[in-house]
Amino acid sequence: MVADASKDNEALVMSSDPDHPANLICELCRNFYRLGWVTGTGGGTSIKHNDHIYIAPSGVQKELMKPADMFVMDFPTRSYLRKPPVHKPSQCTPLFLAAFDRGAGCCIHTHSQWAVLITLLVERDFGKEACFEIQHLEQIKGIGKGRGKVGNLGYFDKLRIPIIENTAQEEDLTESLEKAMERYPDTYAVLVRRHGIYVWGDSVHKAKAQCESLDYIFQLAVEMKKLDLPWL
Ligand SMILES: CSC[C@@H](O)[C@@H](O)C(=O)COP(=O)(O)O
Ligand SMILES: [Zn+2]
Repeated sequence: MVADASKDNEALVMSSDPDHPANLICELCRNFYRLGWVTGTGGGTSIKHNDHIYIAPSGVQKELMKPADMFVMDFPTRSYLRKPPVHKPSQCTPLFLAAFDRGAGCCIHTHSQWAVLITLLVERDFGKEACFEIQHLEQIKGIGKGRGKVGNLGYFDKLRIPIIENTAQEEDLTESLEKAMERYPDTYAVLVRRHGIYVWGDSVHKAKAQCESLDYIFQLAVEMKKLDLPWL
């Protein structure tokens, strides 16, 4: 039976299981807020569980969200099974869907200042995406080799994260995000200049670990730049 999104459909988001996606999104965003990743309503997280996509509301303080605030979308039909009447779904929804279309189970969007600083340190490459590249850091081993590939990058592998230009509206980033995903099929992240980053993974655990590894690498890379140390 198809659920009627105009009804509350509370059962889709209310669970005593801490690993239920509606509970996890709230918990993750509370932790991400403390890292400065989702302050001032910016950033967010979405989870795909089977055919259900769990999406946070737009424009709310992401660290204060409750499971009852979550939208639930049916992935195959892209129709909402649950729409809390007081909110709109996150403006990042089409970008999260781009990651889910490519097999992700979770997508995290942060406004981390380290990510933003990296986009300011890598020059614009007209005609194609610019790309942040770094090598010879142990934490690179925290990033997967790529979609459909087993295991993580090695210490001697080069980490490449494409950078796309920001747009006035979040949803207008979708086309360039998808282009970057096609041009860099092994990437699990895309930086957005002067804005932040989208990071995804096959599971919540992998998306979170990759987001943490990348943020660590970005911070280190900014400090390396200040000390005139090379990234490659
Ligand atoms: C500080 S506003 C930031 C938004 O424009 C956007 O970039 C963002 O990350 C969050 O969008 P939202 O629709 O609240 O989920
Ligand atoms: Zn944003």
